[in-house]
Amino acid sequence: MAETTNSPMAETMEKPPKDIESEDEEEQTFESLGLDGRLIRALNKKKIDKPTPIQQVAIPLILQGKDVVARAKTGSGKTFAYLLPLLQKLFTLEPKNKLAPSAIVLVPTRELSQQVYTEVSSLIELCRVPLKVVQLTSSMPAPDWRTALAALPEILVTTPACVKKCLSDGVLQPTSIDESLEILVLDEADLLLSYGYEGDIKALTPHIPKRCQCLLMSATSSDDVEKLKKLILHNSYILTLPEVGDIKDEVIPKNVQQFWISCSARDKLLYILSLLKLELIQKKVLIFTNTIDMGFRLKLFLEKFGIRSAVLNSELPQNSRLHILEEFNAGLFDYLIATDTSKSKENEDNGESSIEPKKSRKHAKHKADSEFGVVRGIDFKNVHTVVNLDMPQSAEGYVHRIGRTGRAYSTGASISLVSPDEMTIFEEIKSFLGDDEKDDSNSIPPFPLLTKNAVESLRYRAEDVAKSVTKIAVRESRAQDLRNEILNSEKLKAHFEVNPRDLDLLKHDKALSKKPPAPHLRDVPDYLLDATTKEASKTVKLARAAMGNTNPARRHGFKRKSKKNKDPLKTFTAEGHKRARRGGMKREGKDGNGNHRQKKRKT
Ligand SMILES: Nc1ncnc2c1ncn2[C@@H]1O[C@H](COP(=O)(O)OP(=O)(O)OP(=O)(O)O)[C@@H](O)[C@H]1O
Repeated sequence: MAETTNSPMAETMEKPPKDIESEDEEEQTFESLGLDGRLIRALNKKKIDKPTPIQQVAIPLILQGKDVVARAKTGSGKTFAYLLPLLQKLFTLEPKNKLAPSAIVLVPTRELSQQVYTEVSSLIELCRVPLKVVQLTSSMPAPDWRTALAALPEILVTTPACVKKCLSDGVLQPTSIDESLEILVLDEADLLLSYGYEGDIKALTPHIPKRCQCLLMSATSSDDVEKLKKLILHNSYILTLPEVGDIKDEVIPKNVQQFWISCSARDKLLYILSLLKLELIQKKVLIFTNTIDMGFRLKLFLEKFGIRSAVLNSELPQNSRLHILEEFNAGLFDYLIATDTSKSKENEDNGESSIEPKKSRKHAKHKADSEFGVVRGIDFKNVHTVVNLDMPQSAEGYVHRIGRTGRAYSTGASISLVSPDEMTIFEEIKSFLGDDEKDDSNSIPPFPLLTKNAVESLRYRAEDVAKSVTKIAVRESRAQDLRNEILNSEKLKAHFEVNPRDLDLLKHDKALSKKPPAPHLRDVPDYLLDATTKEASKTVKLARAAMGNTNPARRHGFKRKSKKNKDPLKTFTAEGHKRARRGGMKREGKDGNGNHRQKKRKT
């Protein structure tokens, strides 16, 4: 479908945007979309039985061979929207002696590459079809690329930089790509250029054959997506969900309730402790910090109160990061503290960038990884609450953090702790989202369940403990954790090559401090709790039980549709049993209504 870059067809014939909302009127099923029975059965085994809106529109078009640009909000199921028709097309492809893959999926980060690879492998296994998929990363030695590609896989999942390297090292021949490539996918397209892949993509485009079907998936629209469209696609269907116009709806899933808490920077540890210790938020919880030190400070602080958590940041070795994600997704721990550092100048030489000199890469081996992508596109399973301990630097960053909850048909909540210094960015975020004081459904209200009294009851203990988490303690823990994880990483690598199913062996939420938490800090004594807080906590627990969230095994099952109304954030305020200022149901659209989540354990 696509022309090459120098085609005279470039920049022409863009089809008008499709109105997805109107197509969504009648209930679609995977059968009615024309999906192969094997894929439908595979989806059923994953407890997925109804296509999401973007899947409803994208799948038939992709099956028809159209080039598609799909823009849909975070967690809307874009991966299956392209993977399912891609696999179906490969099922029916004439077997030829192809020297290059028939399908290439380009993603911006190694984490995403692993995620997509796992998803494709699992579908292939469930469908019992003889298709092969490989994943290549720039950190692999060139002989490994050769070995992987010598198996003649039908699908290659990788980053643009890696493809360019394969081309320049002669591991992939341009003529083979020209003969073989049928489908090219640019996933998280809005991120590819910002990760510095423009040159790498340009190196590939002249070799993309005209018949190759090109798909571009993204969560937001940006100049970068436009640029890529011009570079790769020339006769595409543009799918936007929902239609441009309602900016807020465009970016934040309707099934996520957003709240904020005003507090001083100094009190942030006290507030997060109150939220967790008084059980006012639902698990699993993903907490964002802006610096790695703050992540460790929080971990050490919570540890003193008997709350175990794991940290995830760009400094950790890749194996460990992937493993932490696997364990969190599998429900082995409930609190993950993520530092979503953006690509910084000092890190640039440790990524997939193909121009990097070998020496600097070696030197930067354990420095922060510029290809690390905690926020964008990573599918954290069953996160109910996202907490911004530090506010993100941009509105876009906010959207992608919040997008880690409320994925597909599940519900979620977010709480931002906003200090006076962060009010400017908070205002920017609100205006980006179209926060409207007069329209309840468009605002970020204060979190209703945490009272001043409840916070003050914990102040003395929190401040006392916070003092003991000194800069030196943080630095030591950070170094120790890194040492542990490097060791883990080496062990993981060797061990998992032989025993790929033994991923449960290593725990990442281990205590960092040598002393166990003092018994009196583990539990909050009854006399410290006021009646309102007790009631709020009880309601949250009830809601958790009603939603099947009480234990990991249940968490991996379905949530009942009718139970969602029991979410206390929609029915309770700390002042009493008044309905919360912003009724969640009001915001629920057709798409956000179902409660059945897909919960799968990665193997
Ligand atoms: N039809 C469906 N029904 C239920 N769950 C689904 C469906 N399709 C996908 N999912 C699940 O929804 C979650 C989010 O999907 P996915 O990662 O594809 O979202 P996304 O749109 O790519 O999000 P992001 O923009 O953040 O990358 C995944 O866990 C996926 O397995």
